[in-house]
Amino acid sequence: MRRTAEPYKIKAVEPLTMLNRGEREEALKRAGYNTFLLDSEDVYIDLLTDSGTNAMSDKQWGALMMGDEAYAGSKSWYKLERAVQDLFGYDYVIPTHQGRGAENLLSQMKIQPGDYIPGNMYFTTTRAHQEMNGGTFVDVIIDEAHDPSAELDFKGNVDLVKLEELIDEVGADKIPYVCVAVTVNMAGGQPVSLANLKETYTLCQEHGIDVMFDATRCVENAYFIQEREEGQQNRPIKDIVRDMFKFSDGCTMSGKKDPLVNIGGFLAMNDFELYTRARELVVVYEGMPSYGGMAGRDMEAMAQGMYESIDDAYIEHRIKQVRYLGEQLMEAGVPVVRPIGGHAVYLDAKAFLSHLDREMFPSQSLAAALYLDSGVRSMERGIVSAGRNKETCEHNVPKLEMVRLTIPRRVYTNSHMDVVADSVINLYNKREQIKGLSMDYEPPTLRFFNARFSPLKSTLIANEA
Ligand SMILES: Cc1ncc(COP(=O)(O)O)c(C=O)c1O
Ligand SMILES: N[C@@H](Cc1ccc(O)cc1)C(=O)O
Repeated sequence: MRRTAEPYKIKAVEPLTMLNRGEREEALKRAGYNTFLLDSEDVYIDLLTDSGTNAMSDKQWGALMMGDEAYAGSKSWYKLERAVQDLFGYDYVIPTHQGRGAENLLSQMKIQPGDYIPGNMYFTTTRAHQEMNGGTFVDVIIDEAHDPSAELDFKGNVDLVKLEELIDEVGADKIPYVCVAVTVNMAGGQPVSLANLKETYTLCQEHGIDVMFDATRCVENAYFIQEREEGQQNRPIKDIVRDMFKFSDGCTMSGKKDPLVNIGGFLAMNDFELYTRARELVVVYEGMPSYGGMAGRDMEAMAQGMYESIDDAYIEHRIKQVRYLGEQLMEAGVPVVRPIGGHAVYLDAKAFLSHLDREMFPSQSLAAALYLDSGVRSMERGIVSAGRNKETCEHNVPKLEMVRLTIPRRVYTNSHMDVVADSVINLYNKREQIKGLSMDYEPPTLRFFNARFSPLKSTLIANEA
């Protein structure tokens, strides 16, 4: 088989350094065993997130100089607006500083106390905004999405039976919209098929319910459609993206992921009345409707990045780099969420550390152990991320208990992936030695960001030299 390489060459580099083991131990202690609290200087390969960590192209860096920093009516805004309209087909766009700014506006405008918001698995910030506005998130993803070993092409699909049952039970007037994430972050970066998007949209239309996409990783989703869905193989990614969005009434977007920038986002829709309200609200939370929390240069870079993201060669390499890491781990027998998703490889921490109870925070422990082993930073995506139940105050115990190795776009080479694979495999071979953690400090909302832990026994990895 002929091998392929990165579809770009490197023009600027940022040196990496690695602390020694003793220094990593100290850094981890200072961070309360929470990888979110590590200083980036203490990290060797940073796989915490693919959010805002993208490398920009020469064209994007050039575009920064073209930013129109006018307070109102910036021409950079019109460029971004046109890009969104062109690529996604929506009529109206409201800029926001990042994805959660758009989630805030959408949730405030559409959700009334007592409403239900179905979605294909929760996302932390999305659900937080829904709940802060008195809504209740209802998971309507297919059951297989909660099973790390279920091999399905479109594991992010909406379960139409679950959705219809909810509509029957609570009534369409209690459902302001359905939130469909493409791809599904918390399921392992799993895609939704075009057919499922169509069916979901049709069902919602029958009941007069809007469909709002969480479009954050929509280009990655389009790649999986091109690769896996019948009849889509020879179509350009741009056309598939456009087709996906036909099955929605609007979207929230974090520009920090697929649009290939470090900050930015937007809310888009076809409904003029909703757009008018959003223009009123955006000035309270983000800024003028012609910048919404972004500098003119950010909007230039994002408009350019959006076009680069739909380049077929770029997106193929992107998905295949993530898969390259995942396949090395699978070959070594490391339990990972299957199939490998779009933005990250997810370790199945429940299977990896089967000797730890859920309340010993296996994913948090594994993320800490990985940092200790090699300076690789990953993210807990399990019981800590899931927070507590609003009513019972018990931990939400999600079926998936995972550590996410998230690959920033255009930042690392496959050699970095090899180093990460070696470290994970090394840990897997001595997994019984990894101890659990206890939580010493627990913030009331989105606790995973700032929580602090300590090892249950005196060291995180027993018998470690
Ligand atoms: C699926 C998904 N939706 C929404 C968001 C929110 O975006 P942002 O980080 O730009 O606020 C993120 C990341 O945070 C995400 O991964
Ligand atoms: N959306 C980003 C940043 C983020 C991380 C964790 C969160 O729970 C919320 C936001 C990500 O998925 O990496």
